[in-house]
Amino acid sequence: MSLSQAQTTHSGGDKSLFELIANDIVEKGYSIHPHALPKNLSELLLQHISKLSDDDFKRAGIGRSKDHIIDDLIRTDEISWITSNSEAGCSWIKWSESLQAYLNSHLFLGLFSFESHFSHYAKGDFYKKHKDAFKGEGNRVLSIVVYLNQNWSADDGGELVIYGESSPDSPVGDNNHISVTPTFGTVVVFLSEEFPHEVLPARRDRYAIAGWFRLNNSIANNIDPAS
Ligand SMILES: O=C(O)CCC(=O)C(=O)O
Ligand SMILES: [Fe+2]
Repeated sequence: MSLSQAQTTHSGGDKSLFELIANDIVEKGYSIHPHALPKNLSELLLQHISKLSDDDFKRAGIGRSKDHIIDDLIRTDEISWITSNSEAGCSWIKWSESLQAYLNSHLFLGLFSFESHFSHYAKGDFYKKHKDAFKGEGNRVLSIVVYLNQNWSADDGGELVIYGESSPDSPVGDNNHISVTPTFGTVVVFLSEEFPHEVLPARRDRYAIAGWFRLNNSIANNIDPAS
């Protein structure tokens, strides 16, 4: 697979954005749309983040539940899980659920639930190359990232780098990657098991939302375990 730089600047309604995302996922497995999140939603989310205190953010770990560890060599950002207890959280979850419903009805992905957090990368923070899910292990199917940084310039770093599969047949081999600048309202969606990705060190505060659409992983009476 080769990653193409082609990105669509979006100006239509949710429906046409959802359609573009669905088409991209089928064709390439990922979808990148600068300035695509509805403006009022991006602004509500930014306002909400600016009201959160340092105590609302916790160091992000790696691994799930009992295997959860903090590793300064892998990621240094802080996160705050999004709930529907705020107007912004509620609107974001509603928007994500309408994307989930659209993708389920058009691509039959069987997406069952959604979880997401705000993330804050302070100057110098990074998240090394990783996958959000592993084949046969996780139930994260689709990852979504949305950026909330106004006036972000190329010098500010903090790019999301998405890697394609490196195969001997690929004309670009290991260099097969695409960089996304974390500008306000940019929406990135990709298949969680398929694309390793990393966050390069940011040179100023960088705010984003990372979310995952999941399959139903409930076993007997055990509720789907939290991340
Ligand atoms: O903030 C980003 O660009 C991506 C974050 C990420 O990969 C993650 O939280 O798993
Ligand atoms: Fe990730």
